[in-house]
Amino acid sequence: MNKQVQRLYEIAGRSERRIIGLMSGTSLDGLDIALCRIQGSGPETEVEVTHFDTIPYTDDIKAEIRKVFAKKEIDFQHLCLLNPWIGRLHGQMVLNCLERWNISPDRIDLIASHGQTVFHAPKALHQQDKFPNATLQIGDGDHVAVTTGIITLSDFRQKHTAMGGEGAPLAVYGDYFVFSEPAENRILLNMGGIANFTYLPATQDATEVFTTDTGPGNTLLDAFARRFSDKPYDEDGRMAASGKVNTELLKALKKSSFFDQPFPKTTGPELFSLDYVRQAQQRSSTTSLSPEDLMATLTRFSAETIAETVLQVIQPELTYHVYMSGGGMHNPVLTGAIRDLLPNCIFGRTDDIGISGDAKEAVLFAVLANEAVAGGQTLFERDDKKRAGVPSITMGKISFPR
Ligand SMILES: Nc1ncnc2c1ncn2[C@@H]1O[C@H](COP(=O)(O)OP(=O)(O)OP(=O)(O)O)[C@@H](O)[C@H]1O
Ligand SMILES: CC(=O)N[C@H]1[C@@H]2OC[C@@H](O2)[C@@H](O)[C@@H]1O[C@H](C)C(=O)O
Repeated sequence: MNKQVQRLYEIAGRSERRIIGLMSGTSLDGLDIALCRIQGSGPETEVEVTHFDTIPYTDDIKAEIRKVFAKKEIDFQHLCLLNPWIGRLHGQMVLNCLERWNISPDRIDLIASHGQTVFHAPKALHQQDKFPNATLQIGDGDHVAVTTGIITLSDFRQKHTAMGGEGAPLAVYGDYFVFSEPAENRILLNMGGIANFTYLPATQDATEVFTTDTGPGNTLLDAFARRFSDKPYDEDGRMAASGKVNTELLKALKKSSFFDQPFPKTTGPELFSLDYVRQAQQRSSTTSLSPEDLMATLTRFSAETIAETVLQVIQPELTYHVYMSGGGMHNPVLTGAIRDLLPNCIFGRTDDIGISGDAKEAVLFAVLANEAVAGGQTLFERDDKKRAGVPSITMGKISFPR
């Protein structure tokens, strides 16, 4: 047997694996690195995050990625160069972290690398019949594996699109295994660049479980923060708090066919961009709004679209616990509005149920890698396909260090 395959086989047979999950999301703030100790698989999965850090992207890294990020027309050579460059950068960031944590790389079983999403094009966005749902993450796994010497699983989203999905959200797979709880109806709300949630009913009926994007989380807030200030985001929602929501603009912002699409659906900064806001401003004759009012309105836009999507799922007579994660949970204007709009929900953070809200997405990919090598149970079948859209699949491609 090939020695690399033999090592993987041996890792798959263990009762416990040490897996590093890597996530760099649409906010381009940096690389989240979560070292997880994972026991079991499927619904028996138990995760302990032993170490976590976010390595901020330098201005140079952000600028290089922004040359192609969510853009329809790009310099193709640049995309080609970025693919190995990001893989190596991520690999080096892992090595630096391990050194700081005083852990030798040979004590790590696997890396689960999401890569950097550069374009996300579900059919609803590209609207070209002959092409399937498509999504592209770069930062090739071979470069991560060779740089670190650690077997790496990467490119998790392609299998989901190959099986008819939109390539996202994948959160449901990890959420169901890690956070299902018979005592509570749970909504796991992640507010990154884009917001999404997973619904986990107290019944633990896998056919009721589903996940969907809701629309923008921080992406528009960050885009305007960068335009109006030298900050990457509206820290603690201060700018939004000092402005007033403009209802005409808010109405115009909410007029996208995305909000009428059935679940599950996904989106990205390809749709929710500066141009999207400019067009809504033109339609609502609000082009001269102050930066503060604009920020207040965009924050309200994220909050209302998140809350309205949640309201489509919950039944008024039941109690729901909403556990927040992602950078948006640190924005009190955003979270305050969502709480007001969902008075019957009890709010917390995923930290309250065992996983830091900042680490959650990186942990998800570690769980997906764990499933790929040691799991693989069928759980999510539902006949009417109305919501579930979460077939049982093994995701991730394997890269060996040599
Ligand atoms: N103190 C804070 N006040 C306001 N916003 C904050 C704060 N801290 C973080 N954020 C927001 O969180 C964002 C980062 O969130 P996160 O890392 O979850 O996004 P991501 O993983 O890149 O996105 P996605 O989940 O869409 O891929 C920042 O860009 C910022 O908008
Ligand atoms: C294409 C892509 O990278 N989508 C991300 C993004 O960030 C949040 C939302 O949009 C979600 O759909 C997804 O990530 C999470 C981890 C997911 O797949 O569940």
